[in-house]
Amino acid sequence: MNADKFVPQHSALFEFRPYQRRFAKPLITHYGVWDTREGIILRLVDEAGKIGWGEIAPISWFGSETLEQALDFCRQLPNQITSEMILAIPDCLPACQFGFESAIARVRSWEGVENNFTCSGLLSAGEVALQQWKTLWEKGYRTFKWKIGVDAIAKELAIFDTLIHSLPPSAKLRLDANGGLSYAEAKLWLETCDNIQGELPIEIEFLEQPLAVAELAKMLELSRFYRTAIALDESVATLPQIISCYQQGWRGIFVIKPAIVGSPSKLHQFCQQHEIDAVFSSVFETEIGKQAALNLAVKLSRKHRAVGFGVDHFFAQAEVTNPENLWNNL
Ligand SMILES: O=C(O)CCC(=O)c1ccccc1C(=O)O
Ligand SMILES: [Mg+2]
Repeated sequence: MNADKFVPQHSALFEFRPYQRRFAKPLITHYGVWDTREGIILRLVDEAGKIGWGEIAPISWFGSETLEQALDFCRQLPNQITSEMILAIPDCLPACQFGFESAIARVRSWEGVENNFTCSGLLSAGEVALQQWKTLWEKGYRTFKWKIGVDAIAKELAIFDTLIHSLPPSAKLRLDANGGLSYAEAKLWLETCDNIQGELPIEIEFLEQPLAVAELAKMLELSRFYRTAIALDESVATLPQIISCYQQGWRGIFVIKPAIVGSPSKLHQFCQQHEIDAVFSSVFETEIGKQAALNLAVKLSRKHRAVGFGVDHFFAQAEVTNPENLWNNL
């Protein structure tokens, strides 16, 4: 006899609503300009009337499904869904896996995480960063991430020089190229960072995704040559990619964007088997996705690195933090 048959399944009524949130300052990266965050809020209600909130916040240019694919998936689901259906969501829909799995896991409780994480504040590409860090510093940020790989390298190196000489000594700086550097440019950045480490008190924590996803071998090579650490981001956007890079020998930093990584329980499993150096990072999700992402970070982060959730200043309106209100506004 199959005992599983007698284990009651979680089942819940399911509704979804798409949302759009405009950035006050568009995010400019190597890929171009991003000005509106679009996603889907999920609302599950179990037999006891308890609500579980979830969010699907894809970034297709990062390797997740598109918003349209996520919407199609939601539309074809029945309005009564089970945990079995959720665990069967295919790997080609990683943002859906995350949204549904975290929603059903939280049917029983909506608890905000006690947020005692140190947070990294995101700086826009270009000269704007030279003013922007000051406002963030006043808000308490001490770690910053600056977008590079957008302008000509000579111009960015000149701004970088001004930036590192104006940041207070206790600041930490991350650089994020979004895969936009050539091999020669990546070497120049790493050499420049290595040289600073002895000369200036400020710490260059890492260079994030210097090269394109296809260039893992080159990034492995660079990580052995320079003192400045390298973090993979686009290369490890989803769990199968994390596993593949790990198997190919990556032992540097892994940037994990929970909202697009896929199944939280499978990520949890992987992280228990392998002690990876992880940095948790936002995808400009709403408070619902953010809580689910930070819940995961609380369990999996080794706490020595700031989480990359200091992005609120990119939005025009203050975030609606109560899920019920957020839902009712859609
Ligand atoms: O990680 C952070 O500190 C902020 C988040 C961030 O940079 C980001 C946000 C959305 C999409 C891509 C990226 C990125 O890391 O490239
Ligand atoms: Mg990045």
